[in-house]
Amino acid sequence: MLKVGLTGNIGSGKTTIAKVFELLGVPVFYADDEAKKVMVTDDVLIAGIKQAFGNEAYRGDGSLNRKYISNIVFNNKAELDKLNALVHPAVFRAFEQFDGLHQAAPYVIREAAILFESGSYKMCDRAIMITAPLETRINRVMLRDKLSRADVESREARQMPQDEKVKLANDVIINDGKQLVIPQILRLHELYLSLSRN
Ligand SMILES: CC(C)(COP(=O)(O)OP(=O)(O)OC[C@H]1O[C@@H](n2cnc3c(N)ncnc32)[C@H](O)[C@@H]1O)[C@@H](O)C(=O)NCCC(=O)NCCS
Ligand SMILES: Nc1ncnc2c1ncn2[C@@H]1O[C@H](COP(=O)(O)OP(=O)(O)OP(=O)(O)O)[C@@H](O)[C@H]1O
Repeated sequence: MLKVGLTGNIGSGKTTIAKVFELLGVPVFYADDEAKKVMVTDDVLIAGIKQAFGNEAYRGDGSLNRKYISNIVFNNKAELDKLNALVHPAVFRAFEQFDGLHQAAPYVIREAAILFESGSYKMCDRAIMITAPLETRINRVMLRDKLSRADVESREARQMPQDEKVKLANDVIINDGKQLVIPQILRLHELYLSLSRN
């Protein structure tokens, strides 16, 4: 079974494109969703996050105070590194479990915002990078999340530049709103199916 990482900077269209692969029958692991899940279910992790960032990291009902944490980590690299070090081991474990469940599939996709930054692309056989111009991505996220331009830019600033990731990727999908995306996805799907047969 082939493991394919799928990434792209903020607003590039990772989730949208991952859903199309799902429609083609490909199992997709959403690392960002899994991170949010373990952050509210893993008691050791919850205690570690409270210790590192204060009890305000969680609301009274036990849900994650994303706004509070975002304000800390997206404005300070050391704080983000601290959060990553706490959360990522639990996400890696979940990915291994997911892999185990889908051994019969020709290939699986690991969708992750920070596939390259976290080094987890090394656990994959191939990596897809989704690209779109910065201005397009900023506008998409401002619209989707009702965030300010400055909020989106601070998240982008915490990510490796798009051009550098393109160099590390095996495959690229251009999702600039102009080029057709579905044919690019189908071409890669065929490629991965043929690679998985070899
Ligand atoms: C800080 C948190 C609570 C903010 O949640 P929120 O729902 O507001 O934002 P969301 O998760 O959708 O992230 C917004 C964007 O920020 C970027 N981003 C998220 N995590 C990271 C990170 N660790 N490093 C760099 N950029 C990141 C991504 O482009 C993402 O699309 C959340 O992002 C988080 O818990 N991040 C740490 C865990 C993590 O590393 N997740 C990603 C991969 S496992
Ligand atoms: N080709 C496109 N044309 C128009 N809108 C698009 C296109 N691709 C994605 N979008 C929209 O842009 C927004 C961002 O897409 P999506 O959520 O898939 O990106 P993402 O890379 O997963 O984002 P993030 O890194 O913030 O989690 C969504 O509202 C989505 O509907």
